[in-house]
Amino acid sequence: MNSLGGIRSWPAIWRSTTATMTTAESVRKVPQVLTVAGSDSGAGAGIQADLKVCAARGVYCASVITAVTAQNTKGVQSVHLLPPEFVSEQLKSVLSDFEFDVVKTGMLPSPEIVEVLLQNLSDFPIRALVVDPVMVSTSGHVLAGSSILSIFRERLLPIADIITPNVKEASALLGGVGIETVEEMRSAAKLLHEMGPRFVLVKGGDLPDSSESVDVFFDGKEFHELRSPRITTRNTHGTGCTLASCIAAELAKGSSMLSAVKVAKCFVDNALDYSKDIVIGSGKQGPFDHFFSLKKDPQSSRCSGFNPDDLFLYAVTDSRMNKKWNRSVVDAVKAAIEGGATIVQLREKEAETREFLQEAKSCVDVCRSHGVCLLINDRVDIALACDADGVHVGQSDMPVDLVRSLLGPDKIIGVSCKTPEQAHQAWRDGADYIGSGGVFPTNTKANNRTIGLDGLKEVCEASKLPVVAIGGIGISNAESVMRIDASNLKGVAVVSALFDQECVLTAAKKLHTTLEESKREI
Ligand SMILES: Cc1ncc(COP(=O)(O)OP(=O)(O)O)c(N)n1
Ligand SMILES: Cc1nc(C(=O)O)sc1CCOP(=O)(O)O
Ligand SMILES: [Mg+2]
Repeated sequence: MNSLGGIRSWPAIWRSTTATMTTAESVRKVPQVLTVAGSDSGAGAGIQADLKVCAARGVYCASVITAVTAQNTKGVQSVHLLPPEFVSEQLKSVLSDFEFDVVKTGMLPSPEIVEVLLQNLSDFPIRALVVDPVMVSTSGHVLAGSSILSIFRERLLPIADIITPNVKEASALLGGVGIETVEEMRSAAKLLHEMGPRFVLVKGGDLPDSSESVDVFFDGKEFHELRSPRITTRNTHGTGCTLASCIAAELAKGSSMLSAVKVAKCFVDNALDYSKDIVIGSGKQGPFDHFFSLKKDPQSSRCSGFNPDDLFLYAVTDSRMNKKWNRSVVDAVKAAIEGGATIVQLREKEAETREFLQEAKSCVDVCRSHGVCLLINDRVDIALACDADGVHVGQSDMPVDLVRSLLGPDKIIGVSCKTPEQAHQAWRDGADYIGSGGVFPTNTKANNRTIGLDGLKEVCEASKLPVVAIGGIGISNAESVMRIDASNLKGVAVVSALFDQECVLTAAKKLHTTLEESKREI
């Protein structure tokens, strides 16, 4: 719905139960999704799955129910459509009250219900729309017949930011074309894109005889094939709803579309893998556990792909400081992570290439073993050579679009932005996040222009990407940074506050606590 195909604007504020609470102290920003879908009495799919995914991903989810199904692990026994007028009542109720970041649609069982959805979306403009064109349940029951095809094609798809059909749904939307190979999935994605959605994800889970689950993502220019090993399990009920809701949740948190899709695919794979042996119900197709991450070792299910929340406490190294305090970069990185750093950047301006590469390789090992991403400052060559998770570049370093073409779609790219224009460009070029500063004066980077808290806020408001603040930030002023009213400001990046200190571990712990406290107070 955005001309650039992403989330329109920020932020959404979740007003707590007392509607009169309006001061900065009494509101807490929470990303919000609205799901418009059918109820599954077995709770593996539909509204129930959507609510679970969003809760698991830390996103608030409201629900508008379009139909109630009598359904279990054996199949769908019966479907009761809600009157379109009542679907409309629900939509008006929540859309007039909440500020949703993303609306996600699932089962839309009649043209009349699609009509009331479209009417309400035009009365209450939303920021992004994820359309999962649910037509047939995993057990084979028709949930939306061919009567909805024309309104989907002509009116819903053109306003969608992303559509997520499986091959059967893609085929139905395209008038019954056969889709049996990845090549045919690509052609289908291209044809569906011509119907108007900004992005298309054709899910290949149903393709026959494949050891891999292959999904095809198309952004209008490029295709990405997202592959993962197929997990053999009976517990696949609700995978489509889960994937689409997870995309919506990640978008609501500020991810770019490709990142959101990758995280969602990884989330589904991890959930299926964790739940492959559980037995719920006696039928052929069981539900899986959306809350696996609460129960298993988080590092064993770490998703590839960028999680904007990782920007919370961003540790940026400095060779001079570590030399001054007589410690190696690897020891400094280890201590920062043990103290709570959530992402690390090696910014070793004085290191020789060979020495830098050696250090970078050791730091990659340390970071991987802790499930923390490691980025390299400026040096794309070093990042490639040590297989780092990504690169951070500035306005006079290698351009982001070129970095992206060298690193590929899977690596994280951050870019420094001091102005709204630079933030727009970062998004167009395919960056994953922006670093914005100097928020305060700093001695770490020579001749750095200070933009202040107001400049940071301006950049956050203009940015469709998550933002990390940088420059002169430490324990004494971190709270003032986190308090600017911008939901895409995800954290602070610091150099001297961690590395120009006697004990990196203690400094990191204290700063982490300060950030946690200021998050709670916002
Ligand atoms: C998270 C983060 N934000 C900004 C910068 C600055 O990058 P750049 O402008 O390229 O300056 P140098 O760090 O290369 O001096 C950063 N490194 N990290
Ligand atoms: C590396 C860097 N980039 C900045 C920017 O404004 O883009 S400020 C900065 C230095 C940050 O160091 P400290 O936390 O010690 O102030
Ligand atoms: Mg640089």
